[in-house]
Amino acid sequence: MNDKYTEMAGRLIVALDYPDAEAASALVRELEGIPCYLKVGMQLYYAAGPAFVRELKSKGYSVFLDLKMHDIPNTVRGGAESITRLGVDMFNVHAAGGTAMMKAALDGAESALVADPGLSRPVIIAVTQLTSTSQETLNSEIGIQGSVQDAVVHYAKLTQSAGLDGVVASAQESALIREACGQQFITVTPGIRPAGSAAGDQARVLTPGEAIRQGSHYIVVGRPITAAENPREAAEHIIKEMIEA
Ligand SMILES: O=C(O)c1cc(=O)[nH]c(=O)n1[C@@H]1O[C@H](COP(=O)(O)O)[C@@H](O)[C@H]1O
Repeated sequence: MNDKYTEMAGRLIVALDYPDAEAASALVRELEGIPCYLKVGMQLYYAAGPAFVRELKSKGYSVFLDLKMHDIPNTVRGGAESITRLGVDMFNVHAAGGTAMMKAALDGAESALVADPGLSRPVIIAVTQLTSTSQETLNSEIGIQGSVQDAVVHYAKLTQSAGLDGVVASAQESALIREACGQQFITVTPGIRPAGSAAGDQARVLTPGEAIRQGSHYIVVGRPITAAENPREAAEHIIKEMIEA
């Protein structure tokens, strides 16, 4: 395993979108030895809960807990405190919750760290516009006028001014976010589709290689790996494409 392989594998976040711990564990076993990040989202967390997150952490994985909190500041503060106590490496909120809500997420994480100084501060990011949202949906359904790119950059700036570490957006917007918020501001980009794979419900997609070229810090990949005939091979193929980008 060379340095470039380890670096790129660490920038691949595999979405464990499974109905239970058993199914998720089967994929984790299949990917064993690949130093990738793992994402636990709503489907798995609502079924398998904190115990499964702790299990992944005990195996040494970096874990992104994707619960997309979007609630009043007081509730998000409490949620962020509980999530931070779990020892995850990254979690998210919705930027649409506004500055007070995002600051409350930071406060909640800080409270957990004060209570247990052994914990490290997770990376806290905000979802801008979901990658399933198209230009058409944004304008005619959600009622936000202007381009998706402008809406994403607006939320990215808001997230940065609230003090969070980065955003979730499509890789199509990574370069614009970098331009607006600087290179250190983290971009986590789902909606990744290797050439020839089905977009499904994703509206704003990009290939793994193109995402890296656009400046994404992390790419999030679910079905192109989980639904592949050989998930390990699919993951290795994606890492190879990232290395060559
Ligand atoms: O926050 C996320 O992770 C997320 C935000 C977003 O805008 N779009 C998005 O697809 N995601 C997540 O990224 C993963 C993408 O999965 P696939 O479409 O199967 O590759 C899913 O687990 C989504 O919940």
